[in-house]
Amino acid sequence: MVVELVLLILFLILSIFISKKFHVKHYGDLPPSPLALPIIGHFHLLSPLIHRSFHDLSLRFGPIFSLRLGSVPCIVVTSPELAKEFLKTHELSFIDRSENTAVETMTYNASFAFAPYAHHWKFTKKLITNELLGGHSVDNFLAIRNQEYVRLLRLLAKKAETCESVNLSEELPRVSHNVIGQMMLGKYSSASRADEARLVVREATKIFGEFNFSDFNWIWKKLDLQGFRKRTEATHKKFDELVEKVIAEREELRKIQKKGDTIEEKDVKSFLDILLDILEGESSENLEVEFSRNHVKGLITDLFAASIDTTSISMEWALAELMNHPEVLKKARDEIYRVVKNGRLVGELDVPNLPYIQAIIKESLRLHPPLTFVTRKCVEQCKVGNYVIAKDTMLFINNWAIGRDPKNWEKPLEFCPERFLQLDGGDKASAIDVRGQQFQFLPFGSGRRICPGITLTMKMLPALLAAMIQCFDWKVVGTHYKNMDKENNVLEMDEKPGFTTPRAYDLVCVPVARFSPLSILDPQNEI
Ligand code: HEM
Repeated sequence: MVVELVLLILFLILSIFISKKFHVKHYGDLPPSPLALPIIGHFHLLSPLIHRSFHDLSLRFGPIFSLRLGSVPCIVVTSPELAKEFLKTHELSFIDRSENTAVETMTYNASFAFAPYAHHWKFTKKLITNELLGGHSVDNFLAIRNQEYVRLLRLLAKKAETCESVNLSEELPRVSHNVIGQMMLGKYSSASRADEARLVVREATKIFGEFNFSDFNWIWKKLDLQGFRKRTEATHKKFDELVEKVIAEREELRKIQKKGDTIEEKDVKSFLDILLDILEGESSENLEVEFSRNHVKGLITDLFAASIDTTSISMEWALAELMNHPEVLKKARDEIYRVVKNGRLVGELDVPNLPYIQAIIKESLRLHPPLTFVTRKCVEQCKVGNYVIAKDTMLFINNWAIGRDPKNWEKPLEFCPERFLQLDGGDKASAIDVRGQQFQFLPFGSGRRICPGITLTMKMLPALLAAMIQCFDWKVVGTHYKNMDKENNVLEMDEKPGFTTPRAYDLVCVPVARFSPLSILDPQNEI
């Protein structure tokens, strides 16, 4: 057994050496590819920051190349033109996503984000758009968001008073969770339930970001070599207990409301209420798809997983970029002062008049897309250009690399929000949009499977960022930063691996109060 193991290791080392030394390109039906190793395919070429490895490979093999990860065939695309071919011209051939152990286990086998493009997906998409994430619904939940912005600003004001530091990498996900959690589930029954939910959701989101080798080879699929399935099942159990408690509390409240007893419920109907209406048959007439309790729970899991880290990490990157670019920060503040008068706090309703702030968010999404890839699966054999892509091939559109390619962007590594103002010569940040029509900029994907959370995100991020820089200066706390260039106070901008490519180091700062609108100081006041 030992001898066989040693021989296998020697064989793998030799193969790695050969593949590095004499990489081979395949011509013909498949895009070019490095030489693959038996069993592991091209895994040996990947570092934990996979988008960077794919970028390095694209420099050797061009804007489209193929890989085999374990036994799974993959195509990696790194140009806007090819992204358009796959996501627009051949959209229906690349409309699904590959499932994996985390998705199957965590989403009750009833995921929306990973559902095939069919009746159930279409039904749920309509539901989400009409009742939770469409413009009208997002506006209905404005009070919830305002409350959360003010809660954070008050906390920062307190820290500013005592010159204490605050870990924004901890606080920003709290804002996202409270906003999205309450939009979806209504008010939590208690502060402790809200905290419990936040911790469980955080653990669940982490699971989605872990790499599970077993998903990539039928040989060891059942073996659970990393103990991943076991951990996922344990996290799922915790998550399920929590969601069941939240649903049961809501059901109890609805029973009381139906009986007509007095209940103080001034909330807008939560999304969970609408889902329960469907389950209870109240709005299920003409329902053409099966909609079970597992679908409700799967959807809640999907929406939590897709929203909390994506939004909070985007805020963190944008703030860090501003701290590193005082001249941009100044311009942003000037814009806020021009638009927001009378000592009031900037809010979401100001966002359409703040093109520079919107441009900052876009520029940050260009350099730091929280989802570095748009991932899809080939649902039917398809010819793209000269290449034939087989059914079930995984597609990775490398957003991160496209956003940093000098062919697509002038001085791509510079943080320059102005590039999003230039195209129409005016000061409208809408020149390059986020809605997947310009293929050099796809932070939210494109086409039918584009992110349904864009409207919410593009209201929340600029409003919160504007409020945080309107009210505070930010003193970077040196000891919390590895490799910080202390003289220039430049923050390290390294990434670490994860579902959403977070910053490598927590963003810890001391807020310094510069402007205190009444709404922050007086707990009676709401913005
Ligand atoms: C900065 C914030 C966000 C970013 C960068 C982001 C990015 C993305 C991307 C790249 C996709 C894949 C799109 C495609 O395949 O074409 C996606 C899908 C999705 N996102 Fe977002 N997202 C964000 C926020 C949100 C929020 C706030 C929600 C919900 C509250 C959300 C819910 C979803 C869902 C449900 C899907 C799956 C859609 C489908 O398969 O049809 N996202 N997102």
